[in-house]
Amino acid sequence: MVGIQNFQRTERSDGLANVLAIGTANPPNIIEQSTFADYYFRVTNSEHKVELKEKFRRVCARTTVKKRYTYVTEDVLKENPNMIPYKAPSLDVRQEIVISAVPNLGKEAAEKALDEWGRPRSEITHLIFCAMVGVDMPGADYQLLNLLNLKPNVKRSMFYQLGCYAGGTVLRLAKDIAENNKNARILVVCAEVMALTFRGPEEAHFDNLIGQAIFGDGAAALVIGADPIENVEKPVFELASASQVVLPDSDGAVEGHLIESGLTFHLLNKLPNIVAKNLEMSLAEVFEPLGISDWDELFYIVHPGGPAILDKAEEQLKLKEGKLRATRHVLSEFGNMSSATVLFIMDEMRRRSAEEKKGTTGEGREWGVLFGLGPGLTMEMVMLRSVAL
Ligand SMILES: CC(=O)CC(=O)SCCNC(=O)CCNC(=O)[C@H](O)C(C)(C)COP(=O)(O)OP(=O)(O)OC[C@H]1O[C@@H](n2cnc3c(N)ncnc32)[C@H](O)[C@@H]1OP(=O)(O)O
Repeated sequence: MVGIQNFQRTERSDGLANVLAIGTANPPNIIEQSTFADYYFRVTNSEHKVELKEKFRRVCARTTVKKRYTYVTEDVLKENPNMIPYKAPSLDVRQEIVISAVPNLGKEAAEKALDEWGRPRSEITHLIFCAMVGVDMPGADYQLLNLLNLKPNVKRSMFYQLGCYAGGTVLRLAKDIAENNKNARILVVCAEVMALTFRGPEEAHFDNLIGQAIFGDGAAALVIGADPIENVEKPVFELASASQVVLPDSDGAVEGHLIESGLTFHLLNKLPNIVAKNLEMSLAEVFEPLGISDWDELFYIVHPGGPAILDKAEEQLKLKEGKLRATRHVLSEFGNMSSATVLFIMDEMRRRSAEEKKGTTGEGREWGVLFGLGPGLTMEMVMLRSVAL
């Protein structure tokens, strides 16, 4: 008889986890930022709020966002007028949209990542799915398993409502799984749909308007695994280390509450300062042992909560202009897509690095860092090592 002491131990990988492929997707409807203030105040029947609209127009222009993507079109609002007031019971209709949109958008991104990876999808052993909205049973992870025709014994983990830091969380968890389960291949999907947070303007809640001006829909998927098979799998970045921390004195800086009228969010305007103040200490802890203390030597993927966060981060770290180019590009082309955003930036960075023949997937640098930032304030920090091109 097999004694409990004889259970086979799981073999660990030899090397560290790598990102092996990346795919992204967005819904087809585009929000043009230059006309969004007019559009938003018209479709929410709020044109009489003239001063608020002018302030909103100014903020929209300062977001540096050019366009974003959304499931919430004017037709959707006409069919579901309760999504318009700042607070009206509307959870049922919002849920109906996102319960289908989240796994389907995730599927589109995952198909692209699986195609790039190139191995049969029957070799996916784990699935990590992360979404701010769409809580349901069985969850979006289960729906995706069926949509992609993955094996029923894929080991799934579903994370709802973590918020914007979760692009880092999924990397940290995938790294742990890949390195502790030899030959594991993890499909990671972050799918973010803002249909639970769209709502009309109210003077007393300007933080809501900041969100309306910045957030967009998007999904990103990665395949992650250790010990890549030579000539079959092509690593993009190595995940060298990963950590999570709650930033000091940040209580209440970002919150989200799921109520009858959907997911409301709350931002304090000191948020950019809190983030910037804490970046350097975290970088020093990880990179000084490697002999790196000039922060320009790294490449950066920073969750772009808003441009103020990026400006303050650049200032605090004394970064040369252009170090946050990939981050700013994604913010401008897609807005803040919560957890998916840092994965879009990863894709943009490796793509642009190859196009411009930079020598490595990290803009010619060897070491880099990815920051996920969100409710808590929680900061996920992932140390990345680029791959030679
Ligand atoms: C990072 C995370 O934790 C997770 C997330 O992604 S959540 C989203 C986080 N994003 C943010 O918090 C946005 C950060 N802010 C920004 O990038 C910039 O402030 C902005 C683009 C929104 C506006 O740029 P700006 O016009 O140059 O900024 P600023 O002059 O400071 O603010 C404009 C107005 O908005 C108000 N405002 C800014 N942040 C606010 C907030 N959180 N709540 C309420 N009002 C706010 C300001 O008080 C100011 O109002 P007045 O004109 O009446 O003085």
